[in-house]
Amino acid sequence: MLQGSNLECARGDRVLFSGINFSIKPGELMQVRGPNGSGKTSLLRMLCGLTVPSSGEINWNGTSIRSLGADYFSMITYLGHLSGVKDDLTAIENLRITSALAGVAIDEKIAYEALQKMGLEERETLLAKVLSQGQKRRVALARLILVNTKLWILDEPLTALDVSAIELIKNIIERYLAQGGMVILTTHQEIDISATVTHQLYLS
Ligand SMILES: Nc1ncnc2c1ncn2[C@@H]1O[C@H](COP(=O)(O)OP(=O)(O)OP(=O)(O)O)[C@@H](O)[C@H]1O
Repeated sequence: MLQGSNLECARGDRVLFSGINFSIKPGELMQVRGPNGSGKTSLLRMLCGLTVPSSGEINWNGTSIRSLGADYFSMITYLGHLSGVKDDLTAIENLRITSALAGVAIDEKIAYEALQKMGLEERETLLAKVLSQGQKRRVALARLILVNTKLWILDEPLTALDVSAIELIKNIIERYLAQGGMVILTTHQEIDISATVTHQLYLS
């Protein structure tokens, strides 16, 4: 279980949000909503342990994520709102490298299959710089098919995706939740994902 208690985020002398409380358990989804600049990305980075809250605590099964350190990182998958795909690597190379960095070494065949599942047939060996924005996003999202982590933290995963890719990612997330995964995501788009429990966290 991931639990946030009384979280506050300050940027300079501005408090972006305060008094945020939530808990999320296996099989549950939390959607973080709010207007541009309300602090959604800042909150997600906090939940990944990339930034420290100006007050409050984040606990994983009762233990502070700061004290868990690398053990916590190995349990989560974070996809930032920029795709993180490197232009000078092919789709296959991007996927193999990001998977290896996440602790899952995959061979070319597995990477091909994951890219094909994401609708990238015949794009696999192209340099990412010639892919469209939506295709780059699909390469980044293909990682979700391969990782074996307990919590996904996804910042605007639907950006640049067309209707068929949104349906694909919805199915991938629903399958993961049904297997006991936990998902925290931000999106400006309406998406109807079924989960045992869906929490809505609104930042204003
Ligand atoms: N490192 C930083 N230093 C100072 N201000 C920052 C920093 N990072 C973010 N901010 C500010 O914090 C505010 C919240 O940014 P954040 O990216 O968390 O918002 P968001 O809700 O994700 O927005 P969007 O919907 O546009 O993606 C913005 O005003 C932003 O300029």
